[in-house]
Amino acid sequence: MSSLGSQAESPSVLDDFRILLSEQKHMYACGGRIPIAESTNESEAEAPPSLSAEQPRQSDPVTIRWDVSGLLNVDESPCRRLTLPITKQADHDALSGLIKDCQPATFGSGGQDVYDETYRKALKLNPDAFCSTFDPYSLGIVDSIAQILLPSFLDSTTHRAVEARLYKLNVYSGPSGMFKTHVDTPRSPMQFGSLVICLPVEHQGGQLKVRHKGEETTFDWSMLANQGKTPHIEWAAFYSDCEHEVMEVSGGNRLTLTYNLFAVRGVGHLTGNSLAIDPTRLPLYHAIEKMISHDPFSGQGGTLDFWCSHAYAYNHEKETPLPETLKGVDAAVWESFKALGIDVKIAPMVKLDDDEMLLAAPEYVVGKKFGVMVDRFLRVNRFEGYNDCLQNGHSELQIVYTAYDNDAVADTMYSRCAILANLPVKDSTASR
Ligand SMILES: O=C(O)CCC(=O)C(=O)O
Ligand SMILES: [Fe+2]
Repeated sequence: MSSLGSQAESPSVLDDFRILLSEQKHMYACGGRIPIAESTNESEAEAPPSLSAEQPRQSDPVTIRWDVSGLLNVDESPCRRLTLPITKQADHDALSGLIKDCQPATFGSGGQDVYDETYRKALKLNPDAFCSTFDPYSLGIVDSIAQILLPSFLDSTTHRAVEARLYKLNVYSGPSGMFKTHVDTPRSPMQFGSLVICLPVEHQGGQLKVRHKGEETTFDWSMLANQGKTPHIEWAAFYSDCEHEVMEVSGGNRLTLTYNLFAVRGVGHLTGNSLAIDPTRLPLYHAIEKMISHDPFSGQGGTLDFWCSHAYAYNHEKETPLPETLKGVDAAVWESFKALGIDVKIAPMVKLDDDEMLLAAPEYVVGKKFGVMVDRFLRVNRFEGYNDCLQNGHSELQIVYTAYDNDAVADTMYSRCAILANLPVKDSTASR
């Protein structure tokens, strides 16, 4: 078996493929807007469901109920409510009450929960202190996320689905609410993304910027008073290893619900009408097929190693979040090789320390097993002979530890991986 960098014999086929990989559009974020229906007396449960594709989905006004802290009078109701959008003075008063009952929002830095208004200026409610009528499933948001960020592949062995778990209610208030650049702390190795819902409350500024490999997407949800537009809910979802930030809110209150997104076991194809992607229809599949037909190892067999385009959360050997949580182009590479009948594996990328680098030239090698320690030392065995990887055309550091997370949980971290595709030795008699 040979590794790609040292022993492959047809570099031009591989160079072509390298360029194609670097040009893949990376779908790392998606979003949308849902108009809010005028409130009627008919509750959502009583309204007939609409299956018409022409009729855009609408949300009912959103009601939030929360626990009031610090009550002196025991007879006072310990629960308050706010319905959005705001239509009357009582709603303004309820919003002020909600803001008063929130706590300062912390973030994770160096494994500690930190409150630092120069990095994050926001308020929060934990999910045990509030509930809301908002439902990202019935509005189709979770389905949309599954199609864009965690697509299912036809005949794949990894039937995966998306679960959105409510994480926080946040308020970023003008004139200076913001959250500087960070990545979201993975709550488990199965977490792959984050969802932000912006509720219809007047505010200016507070754009969410999400970045991945030099690309940036901005979600601008500023909502001005008396704008005359139908009030709406805005949403954005992104891979939580992507760096993101909330710009300064210059006025008003930016009220959000955040959800953590997990890959869970799906049920496969229930109706024959599934939205599954056929890997053989992907442009990447044909490029891989072509590369294999040119045989970069000249019949000797060998292993092609790919640096994954995204970072993945894992912490120990028992939990195996891969390949179930593979994202974007990484999932496409994996499924294309599988569809071509090629044996594929996933392995961690390991950064060698200075002593080891004196003996082994490359800075990174492919590790044999997952096992990132909480103290951030990598305890892995190395694959012999796998020391060079086909990069996805970018030069960012492959093992990513960002000092600023949205929470201080240190038992799961992001790290880089490689996909290893084993091309078999060609049987010389078979082609005669
Ligand atoms: O409110 C947003 O748009 C993003 C918030 C965020 O990044 C977080 O809570 O971790
Ligand atoms: Fe975040």
